[in-house]
Amino acid sequence: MTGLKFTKMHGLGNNYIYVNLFEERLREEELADLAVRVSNVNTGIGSDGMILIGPSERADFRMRVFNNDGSEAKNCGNGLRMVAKYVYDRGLTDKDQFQIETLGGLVEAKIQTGSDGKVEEVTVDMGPPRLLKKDLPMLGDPESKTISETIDVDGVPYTITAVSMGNPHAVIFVDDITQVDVAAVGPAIEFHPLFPERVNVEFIQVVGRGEIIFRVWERGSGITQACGTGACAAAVAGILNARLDRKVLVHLLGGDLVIEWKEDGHVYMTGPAEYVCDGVYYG
Ligand SMILES: N[C@@H](CCC[C@H](N)C(=O)O)C(=O)O
Repeated sequence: MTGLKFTKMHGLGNNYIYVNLFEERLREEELADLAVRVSNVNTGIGSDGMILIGPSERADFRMRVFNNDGSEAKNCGNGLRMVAKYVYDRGLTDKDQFQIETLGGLVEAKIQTGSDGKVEEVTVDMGPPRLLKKDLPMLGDPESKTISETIDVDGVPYTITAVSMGNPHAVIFVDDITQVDVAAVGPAIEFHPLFPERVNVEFIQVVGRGEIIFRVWERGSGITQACGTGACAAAVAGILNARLDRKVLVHLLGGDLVIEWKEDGHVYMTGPAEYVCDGVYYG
């Protein structure tokens, strides 16, 4: 019986099934369904989705991301750190800094090792945030930005700032994160008619000018422990609304990320990357 070789990895608890396309062959038409099946916690492996690592004609590597509902996303911040660790540890590159192609554009990952040579953290240059409604996409004037715009969600007003990090995010500031019903409000905004391709939803409580508490409802995956692109979008939203300085410590359910929106206009994300297991999936 042949099966599909996989590696399960997580970044702050945001976990995916990684498939190495340098070794494994998958058919395009099976990808969405495979993502749903491997992600199933009862009959599959259990994950927030599936990520493919393969060759690129434009960069050192290419990453494709599927949420656990089978939808394909254009970017994944935690996924990028895991892909970087994977290709470095498995000798697919001898560089400690390399480019990764995503559907949302090219990014650059830099590995930081400890004195034992092991990967300690990965920093990803996520590129500049995209703020125009057409970049999300979001209905309205395509050339305008959404910064503290109030929308109606089932009769309740929510003030959002919309940021694309290759994938779309709606960021909402709250006074007390413990009072937010993420499981109820998240999907109501994910499927709001203003977002024709749906949207990831972030709730943030500002602790200080360099620190936030973060919760996320991910498009296509629901509540997750962490979202790298979401953390970038949250920091950008806080800076745009003059609530945060340019370097932000983000406390996610699964741990912390450091996000910096530098003067070069790019957003840099630094955080850990961890293995869970290697295995073979017979599904
Ligand atoms: N968890 C990811 C984002 C994954 C994709 C997202 N759900 C989408 O549909 O855009 C991250 O760490 O950025």
